[in-house]
Amino acid sequence: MEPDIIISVKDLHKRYGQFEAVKGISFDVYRGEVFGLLGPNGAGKSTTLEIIETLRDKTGGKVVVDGFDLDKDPGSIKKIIGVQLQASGYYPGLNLSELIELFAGLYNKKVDPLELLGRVNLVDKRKAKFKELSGGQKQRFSIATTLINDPKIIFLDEPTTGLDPQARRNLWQLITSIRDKGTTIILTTHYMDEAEVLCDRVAIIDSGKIIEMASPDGLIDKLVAGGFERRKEVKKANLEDVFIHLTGHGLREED
Ligand SMILES: Nc1ncnc2c1ncn2[C@@H]1O[C@H](COP(=O)(O)OP(=O)(O)OP(=O)(O)O)[C@@H](O)[C@H]1O
Repeated sequence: MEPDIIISVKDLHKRYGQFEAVKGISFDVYRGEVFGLLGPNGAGKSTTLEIIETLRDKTGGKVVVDGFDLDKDPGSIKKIIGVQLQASGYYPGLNLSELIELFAGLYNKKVDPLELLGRVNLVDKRKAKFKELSGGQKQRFSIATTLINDPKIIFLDEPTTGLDPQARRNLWQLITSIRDKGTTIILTTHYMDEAEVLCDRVAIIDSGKIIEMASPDGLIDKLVAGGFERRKEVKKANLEDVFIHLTGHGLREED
């Protein structure tokens, strides 16, 4: 069966002055999957996301999102995607419920703030201000704001950077549950364990070019088939397992 393509990117180029940050990349994202863009600092991941999100102009190439051509109909793309707002967009005087009502008004949508906060486990914090939240809570709230317009696709740029292991695992569950409800997710991450757990497929970008694209399992199998072997014998647990075993799975911020 042909995959159902929701995002198609063909020969995408982006120049900042003389510098070419994205050098002709092409990839498809399938409806209902978690697709990861992986790559070192400066590889061009955020630039690529921001172009698809209609937030940044491209220099060349073609982008089609759910049938809408970015060049002809960016307005229709905006309506079906969920994008994380910059923290500066969170008016300091408003609490979480009020912020959601405000954003819903901007989208012209009727949203129940408590239901939405419930989805990201933040009902207890509904009267708190954004700045009073822990890092993990801030990320969960930011993901909640991407869901306000009931989008077909959400974009997450490094959703778990700076979080402790419990908060990261909690966000993995949240992202998986959003995918399981049928939303397509495209994310960037520097954490390979995260990509392995969360992503159905990944593209590895380096210096503005895609150098590999497949499922995490497929990429690992290909490396092993090429004769690669880890030098050290793999233990049955790692230090993160020790940490979680000692400190528990619960979210510390809820203590
Ligand atoms: N507004 C800009 N003006 C000039 N150069 C830029 C601009 N934004 C990004 N760049 C450059 O383009 C390249 C790609 O940046 P981008 O932020 O897309 O990378 P990234 O893969 O998301 O990196 P990171 O993992 O560090 O977030 C970098 O060399 C960066 O310095």
